Amino acid sequence: MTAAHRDTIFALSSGRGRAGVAVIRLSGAGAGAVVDALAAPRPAARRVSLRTIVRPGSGEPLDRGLVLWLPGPESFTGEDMAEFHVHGGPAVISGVLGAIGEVGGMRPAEAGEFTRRAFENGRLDLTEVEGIADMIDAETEAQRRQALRQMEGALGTLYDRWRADLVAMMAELEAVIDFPDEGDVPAELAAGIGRRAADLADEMRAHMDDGRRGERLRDGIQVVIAGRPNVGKSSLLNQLARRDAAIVAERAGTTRDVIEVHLDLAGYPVILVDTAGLREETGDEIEREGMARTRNRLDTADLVVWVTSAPDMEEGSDGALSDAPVDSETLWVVNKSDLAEDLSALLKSCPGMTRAIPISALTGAGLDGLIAELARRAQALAGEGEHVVMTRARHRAALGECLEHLDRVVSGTISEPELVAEDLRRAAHALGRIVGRVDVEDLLDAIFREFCIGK
Ligand SMILES: Nc1nc2c(ncn2[C@@H]2O[C@H](COP(=O)(O)OP(=O)(O)OP(=O)(O)O)[C@@H](O)[C@H]2O)c(=O)[nH]1
Ligand SMILES: [K+]
Ligand SMILES: [Mg+2]
Repeated sequence: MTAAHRDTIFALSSGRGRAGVAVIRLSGAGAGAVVDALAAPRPAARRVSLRTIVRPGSGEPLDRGLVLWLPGPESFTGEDMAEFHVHGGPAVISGVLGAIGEVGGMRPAEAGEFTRRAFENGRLDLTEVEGIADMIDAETEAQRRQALRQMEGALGTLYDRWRADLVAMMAELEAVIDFPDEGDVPAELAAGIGRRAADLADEMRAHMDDGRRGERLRDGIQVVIAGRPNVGKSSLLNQLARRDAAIVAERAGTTRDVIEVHLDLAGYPVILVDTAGLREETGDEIEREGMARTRNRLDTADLVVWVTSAPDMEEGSDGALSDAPVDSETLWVVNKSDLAEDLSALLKSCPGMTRAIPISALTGAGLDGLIAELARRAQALAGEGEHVVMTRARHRAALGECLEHLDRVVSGTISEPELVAEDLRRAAHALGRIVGRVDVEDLLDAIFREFCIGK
């Protein structure tokens, strides 16, 4: 586990392909020897130095670049580290990687291995590790902000504080358990622990009752476009995506497969989903399958955009179906406003449609307003508040387990302190799993697999 007796690992940490600069990183006890062999003299610690980088055996120059010597334990991994910033061409990179490999005791890093060493050396907790993974994957501003908060330890700090509370309660109880002859558990102590457990449980519930904002922001907000056939759903998707992602045709029942495009809406990641139009009857087997897929997506949607069209409304249908999953949260859109004779009269004539947004996917009319409303909804669904939020299902599951034990402490009778202590211990253990303070070997592979090589 410690740096001393492990391999020294190396990898290209910047992206593949031609680039101005490529960064090659090393970590482990042999990092200093590599710097000596390829880029002598070894630069002062944590100072950027320009060096000619050579092949160790022959002394053949490979490139001229910046070299950093980052001795542990004050490094990212906690081990001795070095970085070579070389020109980002394939031959330079393979030349330098090959030269490093010639030094004894070196091996290419596995995916996520640098970060794993940082975790194993106590430089990061697991939520911070996840924050780094999210930072690398962040595609929008809001995702980046959330990842940064987690990477800097906001979530880990909160869970550590809760865990410390539980441990303190355990310690008080242990004292009673260790000296059972001194009579029953003092009523005062029992009441105190019950009250503190109840307060902690309340705080955890409030934290968990976050509308899945953090997970949504991380995974993307599922916005499903649905409605009757031919109202212009695919046309709308194409307009919002600014490309012809979906086939548009005059024939009703054009879309069968679910089509997804990823959008950045005011910093929020939105997965926009186009679906097959829904109608009561169809003889077409493929269309029926398409409609089944639509209903599946509607079940898991974060937001439903229900599209109807001005001509459909003029015909007397408000666009909804008897079993359509439309509710107060549904965003109503009236498309083909360009075909309406009197749009405002039409909207007024349909009760319940007064808040609908009229657009034309053909002319682009009303789209700005729709985009603004979508962005507003995205923020409501996934926006960051003042509180730090969990970002993964595994956080939620572990907190749920923690609460189960805590609730037993709250409702339980303190006359059996051993049982209460056991519940407190299990509650603390569940929290410990989130931050990686307890044995989490089974979890680690899953978490570090998310990383790329060189991180
Ligand atoms: N005039 C007008 N025509 C539109 C508008 N939006 C779409 N259309 C036309 O309406 C027809 C159907 O459009 P689609 O986008 O394929 O409609 P859809 O809802 O995806 O249809 P299905 O996939 O078959 O359910 C096409 O001929 C489009 O060109 C609009 O705003 N105004
Ligand atoms: K169509
Ligand atoms: Mg379509």
